[in-house]
Amino acid sequence: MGIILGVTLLVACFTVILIFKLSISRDDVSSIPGPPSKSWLFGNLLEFVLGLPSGKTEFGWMSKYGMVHRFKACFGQERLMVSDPTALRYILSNPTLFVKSPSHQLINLVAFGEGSLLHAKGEVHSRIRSVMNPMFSAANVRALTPILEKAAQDLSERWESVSGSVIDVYRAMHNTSLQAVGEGIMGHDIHGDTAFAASYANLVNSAAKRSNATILGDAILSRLPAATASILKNFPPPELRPFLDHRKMTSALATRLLNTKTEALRLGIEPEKDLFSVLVGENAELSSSKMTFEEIKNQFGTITVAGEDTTANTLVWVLFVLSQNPQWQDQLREEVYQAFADNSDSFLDYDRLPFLNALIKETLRFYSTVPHTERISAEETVIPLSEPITTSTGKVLNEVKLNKGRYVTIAIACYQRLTSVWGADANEFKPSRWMQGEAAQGASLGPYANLLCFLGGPRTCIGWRFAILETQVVLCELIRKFTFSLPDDVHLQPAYAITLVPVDGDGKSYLPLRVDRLE
Ligand code: HEM
Repeated sequence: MGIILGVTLLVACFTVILIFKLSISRDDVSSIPGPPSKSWLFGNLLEFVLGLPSGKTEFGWMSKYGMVHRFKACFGQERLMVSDPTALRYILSNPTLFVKSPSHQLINLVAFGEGSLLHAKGEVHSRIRSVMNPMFSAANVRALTPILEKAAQDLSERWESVSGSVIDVYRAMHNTSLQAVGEGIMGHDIHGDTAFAASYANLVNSAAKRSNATILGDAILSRLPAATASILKNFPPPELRPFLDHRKMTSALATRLLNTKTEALRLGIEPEKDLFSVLVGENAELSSSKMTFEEIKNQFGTITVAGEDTTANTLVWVLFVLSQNPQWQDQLREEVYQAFADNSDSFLDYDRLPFLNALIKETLRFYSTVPHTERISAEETVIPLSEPITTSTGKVLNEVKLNKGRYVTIAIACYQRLTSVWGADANEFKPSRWMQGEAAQGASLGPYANLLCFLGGPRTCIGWRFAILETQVVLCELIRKFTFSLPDDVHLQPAYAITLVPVDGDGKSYLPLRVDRLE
C-alpha cells in the first residue's frame, strides 16, 4: 500500500513538473527560423556584435530569414531579431511589457544612478518624462540656436589655422558636441573643464569597447540575481569602474549647478536659456508630479552621455559621406549661402533647407547611430506581425507567442533598410529620396521622418530635436567655410561601439579628413 502511494505521488509530481515545463516552453521562439549557431558559448553574437562592416551580418540575416527571426546569444540563449513595423510598434508602445535587460539596467544604474531617464521604469519613468518633455520642446530647443552657432563657430575658428592639413574630424566632432551639450543643456562649459572631459572620455572609451570578453561579461551580468544591483551600484566589477567614477564626478558638478540655478530662481533672476535652468523653473511650479533634487541631478550624466556621443557620430557620418562627394558639398554650400543671404529673422530656420535636411535624414537612415537596442518580455505576450512567418515545422504564424523573459533585439538599422518601407533602393545612400517629401511608406514609427533611429513610443529619445538642430547648425557653419576630402590611403568601415563609428584597419575610431578653408 505504501509503495503504491509512493509511486502515485512520484508520478503526480513528475506530471506536474512536465506540465509546468511544457507550459513555459510552449512559445514560438524556438520554431522560428534563423542562422545556425556558431558555438554554445557565444551563439551568433561574435558575428553580430564584432563583425565588420557592422550591419552586414544582420542585413544578411534579414534578407535570408525575414523581418522576425531567431538567433542565439551566449550559453545557447535564444533571441528574436525584430524589424517588422507592426511588431516594433507593439513592442515600443508597451514599455512595461518589454523592459530593458538586467545588464543594461545595471550599467545605467552604475553610470547615472536611480531616477535617471535611462534607468527609471514604470510610473517613475512616466512621471519624470512628463516633467522633462516640455524642457525639450521645439521652442526651448530653438532658443538654443545662438549657443549652438557659437560652438560651431569656435570649431571653425580652431580650423582656420590648420587649413590644408589632415584633421581627425572624429575627435573634433566629439569636442564640439560636448561643448554643445554642456552649454546648451547644462549651462556650463564641460568641454573646457579638463577633469570632467577626461572622466567623460574614459567612460565613453570603456562603454565603446567590444570584445569576446565584454560580450561574455554582459551575459554574466544579465544572469546575476536582481538583488546584487544595489551592491554593484557602488562596488562594480572593474570594467564598470569608469562608469562609477564618472557618476561621482557628474554628481558633484550637477549639485553645484543645480544649487546655483535654484538660488537664481529664488532671487527672481532672469533664468539662463540652458535646458536645465528651464527644467528647474518649470519643476518649481509643479505639485504632485515634481522631480526631486536627486532625480534632476541624475539627469545631468544621462543627458551628457545620451546626447554627446550619438550626435557627434551623426555629424561624423555626414562629413564622411560629404568628403567623398564634392558635388554634394557644392550643392549644400549653395543652399546654405542662399539661405543666409535671404534670412531676415534673428535665427535662420534650418528646417527650411531641403538638401541639408535630406542629407541628415539619409545619414540617420543609412548609418543608424544606434543600430539596435534590446528588451525582455516581462510577461507572457503575443506580438502581432505585418507578414506571416513559416516555422521550421511548416506552421504559419500570424503572431508570435513569447514567454516571460524572452530577449528581443529591436533591429533599428534593419528597419531602416526595409524595401517594403523605403523602396527597392533602400540599400543605396540617396539623399534625393527625401527631396520630394517623406521617403517612407506606411504608418510612422519614430518621432522624426518615420525613422527609427530615435526609437518610438514612451521611451523615444527625448533629445531628438536638440540632436537635429546641433547637426544642422554645425554642418551649415562648416560647409560655408571649408571643403572636405578623404585621403586616398584611408580605408574606414562602420563598427558597432554602442553607437556606430568609423574604424581604420587597427580598429581605431577615426575620421581623418583633409580640411581646406574656402577663399
Ligand atoms: C542623433 C542623435 C541621437 C540618437 C540617434 C539617439 C538615439 C536614441 C535611442 C535609440 C534611444 C532609445 C534607447 C533605448 O531605450 O534603448 C534614446 C534614448 C534617449 N536619448 Fe537619444 N539619441 C540622440 C541624441 C540625444 C540627445 C541630443 C539627447 C539629450 C540631449 C538624448 C537623450 C536621450 C535620453 C535621455 C534617452 C532616454 C529616454 C527614455 O528612456 O525616456 N539623445 N536616444
